[in-house]
Formats: sequence, structure tokens, C-alpha cells
Amino acid sequence: MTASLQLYGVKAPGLALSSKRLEFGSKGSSFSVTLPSSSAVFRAVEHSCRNIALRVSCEHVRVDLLERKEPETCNSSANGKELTCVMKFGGSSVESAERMKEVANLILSFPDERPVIVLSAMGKTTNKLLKAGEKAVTCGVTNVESIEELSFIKELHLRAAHELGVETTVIEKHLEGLHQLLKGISMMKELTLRTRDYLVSFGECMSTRLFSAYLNKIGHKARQYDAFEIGFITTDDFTNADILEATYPAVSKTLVGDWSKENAVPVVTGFLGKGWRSCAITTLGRGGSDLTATTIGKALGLREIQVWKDVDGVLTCDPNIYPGAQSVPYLTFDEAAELAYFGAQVLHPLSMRPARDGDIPVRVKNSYNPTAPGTVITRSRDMSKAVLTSIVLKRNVTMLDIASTRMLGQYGFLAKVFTTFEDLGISVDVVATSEVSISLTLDPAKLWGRELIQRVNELDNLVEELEKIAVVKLLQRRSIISLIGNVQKSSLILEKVFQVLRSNGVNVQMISQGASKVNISLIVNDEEAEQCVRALHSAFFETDS
Ligand SMILES: Nc1ncnc2c1ncn2[C@@H]1O[C@H](COP(=O)(O)OP(=O)(O)O)[C@@H](O)[C@H]1O
Ligand SMILES: N[C@@H](CC(=O)OP(=O)(O)O)C(=O)O
Repeated sequence: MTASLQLYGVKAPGLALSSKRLEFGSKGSSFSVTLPSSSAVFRAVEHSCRNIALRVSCEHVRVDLLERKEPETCNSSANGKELTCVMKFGGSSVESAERMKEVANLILSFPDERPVIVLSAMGKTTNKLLKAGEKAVTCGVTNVESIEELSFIKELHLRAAHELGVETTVIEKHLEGLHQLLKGISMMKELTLRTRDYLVSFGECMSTRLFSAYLNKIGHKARQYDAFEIGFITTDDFTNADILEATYPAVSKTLVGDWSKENAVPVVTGFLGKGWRSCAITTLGRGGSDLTATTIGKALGLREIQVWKDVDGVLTCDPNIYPGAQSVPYLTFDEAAELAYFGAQVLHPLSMRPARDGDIPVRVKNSYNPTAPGTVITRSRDMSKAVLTSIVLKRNVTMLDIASTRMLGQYGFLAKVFTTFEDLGISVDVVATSEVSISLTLDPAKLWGRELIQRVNELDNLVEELEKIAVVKLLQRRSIISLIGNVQKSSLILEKVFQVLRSNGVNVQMISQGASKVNISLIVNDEEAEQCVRALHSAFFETDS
């Protein structure tokens, strides 16, 4: 049999290839390929070859050869009907068998859609897995059995299998694997980031297997996929990996290829990928299934990406801060990205990128209230009447006031400050500058993700370094309140903001109107922040003016 193979690969950014020519050979066939030297990602060369698939790694480049038996078609199927959209369901949407049944009904209630389904782990499984891992580090091998979270996860998934009426065998291997892994962690007495990612992957691997088995049971043909097996290729930044370009053709090839042979609904694990260098399972950061969904949307050029949550779309503020938050009907990709980046849990911070690149609308819907219109996110929208869209709060932020001691000129000062951040690998969030001083906040997600001791050392080093050229004030426990909206109307927004803050006796410690044109950020003390958000919400969204 002759199979047509497509070759693609990923070159590590910034690395020169030691060899421009790679040679492959296996089972009676061999061929070589010249690698483009400049591009970070290449996708090249079609070969006829007797082998079906082989994987080659060399020092600076990884190359996957994927089976392809037919010339690449666009998204079409045996019966000529293409996949139409992605439907992603978060943990809250699939927290029990009952919810999975409702989600299945929901999917079937759109007979004109031929969706790719992306699922997160059931309910709070990811948190429980992490907790179980932490306990395993200290509890001793003989006590792993009695880790409460392990029993909870086992019971949750086995009960779900029973209630869905599917064979428990679909998840038994994973439950056993999880148990073994926890024993391993407990023997090693350590939980590395790499192991954490492997550990949490069990959640999505099991939820998708259960759901796919259920769809098949009710007569709706489905096929389960582990994202890390179908070409989700990522950086090796365990717990916070980024999707690499090579993912798009690979994912498209597998999903479209399989669909064209048999119209089985693809059910894909959210959140997971495979490190391009390590080949180990990676995760895309908490809430990463949104990014899985938008990546598939772009890879397949689908009409729409739907993310189904437990709220009526993106809301005017976090409903946990103010339950009266209202749903926002329209957003641009830029607004949604800014909102997610500045802390709105509802969307993964990087999830808008593939949707924006592919210009694919994202619809945020409520699986508990499917008739609610939700939020539609597109490239542009009518901003003529838009003032403020949403208020976002990011807590526990560290702020630095850095005032030049005038040992350096203005240019030298700014350059030195930012070089210091670069050298120490610390990300900055919000910045406001004057000629001789800078106020800025440090990205808490990056900083607080690190071990406490490392964090404290890093801050000490940072201050020490900056004190060579400046007087530095380190201010902890601050909050960023981000006002997402039409910055063209900033005077109007700020007028109202300062009225509200003044009447609430709140002092703003820093203010920044970013280049994004959709965000004004205010820094206040942590303890005043929630009250501020509520007052601002009431002024902007609950009065007529
Ligand atoms: N501005 C906001 N709009 C909507 N939800 C928000 C907002 N800010 C915070 N949230 C929280 O985000 C949750 C939904 O996100 P998430 O838990 O990641 O959903 P899922 O797990 O279903 O993907 C909501 O239940 C809500 O509590
Ligand atoms: N299960 C992962 C990934 C995810 O996206 O979850 P959710 O869709 O429930 O936010 C997490 O908890 O982070």
C-alpha cells in the first residue's frame, strides 16, 4: 500500500538548525528533506512512501510524519456535509451524568450543526486531582489508597458511567493509571510541573471517554480523541504551555480526515497538548479548554466557536462580586482578550487569538439556560453607542513605584528599568510613566505561580537591581480594576469613575489607558476593590444616564 505522507515540524524559536537536511528511512524506504532555515514552523514536502507513520526527533527540530491516504481536501465528509462548529462544554456543564445527558440533548437539539465537541474535566475534577497529587507527596505509599480526593474522583466517574449506562471499562484503565501515578508521586515524594500536567490530564481523558460512549449508546455515532495524540503540539512550559503553529494542519488532518471516512462526532479533550521537545503531556493553563476550542475552530476553518458555560455569556462584571451582573450581547475579540487577560475567569486569556486570526465568531452560551442569547464575539462591532462594556477585577497584584535618582538620562532610565525586568524574567502588566518615574504592576499569574521562596527572592533581587538607579517603593496587595469599553469615550468614562470613587472615598494609586483602546486600568487597595467594582457597576449599568 502506498500512503501519501505530509511532513511538518517545529523549529525551536531562536535556534539555528545544526543540519539543514534531514534523512529518514524505515522499512525499505528512505527520503530526505531540506528544511527551511528561517521559519519557526515549517510544513513541507509530500512524499509517497510505504510507511504509514514514523516519528523522527533530532536535536533542534521535531518532525512528525502523519499518515495521509488522500489528497488534502477542505473540510468535507463522505456524505458531503462538513463539520460546522465547535461546541466546548466546561467542567460545570458536565459535572454529572445528568448534566452530560442534558449536554447530549442540547447538541442533538441543533440538527443542522455537525459539531466538534470539546470537553473539560467533570466539575471540579482538576482541582481534586491537584489536591490528590499534593497529598501523595507527603502521605506515604501505603496511604495513597485513602486519599479522599482519589476516592471522590473514582466514585464520581464510576457513578457517572453507571448512570449513563455505559461500560465502566471505558475509564477503568485511567482510574488504575491514576492510582499508580499517585503511588509513584508518593514514592518520589515530589510533584514536578511535568507530573502535574500528566496528573490533571486524567480528568479530560475520562470525561471525553464517558461522553463519547454515551453518545454512541444513544445511537449518535461519536469518536473520542486525546488532544495530545492528534497534533496539539505545544511549548514545553508545563502547566502553562502555548500552542505551536504546527498544531493547525495536524489537527485538521486528523479530524477532517476521520470525519470524511465516517461521520462520527469528534469528542476532544480540552486543556491538553503534547510538548514538542519532551513529547510529554502539557496543559494550556487553567481554563485552557477554551483555547482548545478556538484552536480547533481555526484549524478546521469552522463557521462558529461556541463555548458553553454556567452563566448567560460574558457579564458586565464577575457575578461572584455582584450577582446582578448583566450579560453583554456583543464584544470584539480585542475587548474579550483584554477582559480575559485582566482576570475575567470566563475566558482563557489566550483563547481569542486563534479566533481572531481565523476571523471565526465566538459565542459564549449558558448550558443551564440555552435559550439565553449569550455573548457573540467578533472582529468588530458598532461602537457608536458603546461606553463601558464590562468591569474586571484582578486581585493581589504587586505594584512598584520607581523614581529615577537621575543617575541616568531619561532614555537610559526607562531602558534600564525594562532590561531589569527582562533579565529577571518578570512580566509587567500595567505601566504608567512620567519623565523620571514609572509605576507598574507585576503580572500576578506569572509571579504567584512560582514557589513562595522563589517569589520572595525574585522580588528582592528585582528591588535590589532597580535601587542602583532609582528609589523603589514596593506596594503589595493592590488590585487592578479594568474598565473594558470604548476608550474613544474616555473623558465620559473617567468623569463618572472619579465621581464614584470620590463619593466612596477611594484613592486611585495609578491609572493607565492602554494602547489597546479598549481598556482603562485603575489600581486601588485590595480591600477597597470589590466595593469599588460594585459602585462602578451600579453607576454605569444600573442608572439611565
Ligand atoms: N465577567 C464575567 N462574565 C461571566 N462570568 C464570569 C465573569 N467573571 C468571572 N466569571 C466567572 O466565570 C465562570 C465561568 O467560567 P469557567 O468556570 O471557566 O467556565 P467553564 O468551566 O464552564 O468553562 C462563571 O461561573 C463566573 O463565576
Ligand atoms: N479542567 C481544566 C480545563 C478547563 O478549561 O476547565 P473549565 O472549562 O472547566 O474552566 C481546568 O479546570 O482548568
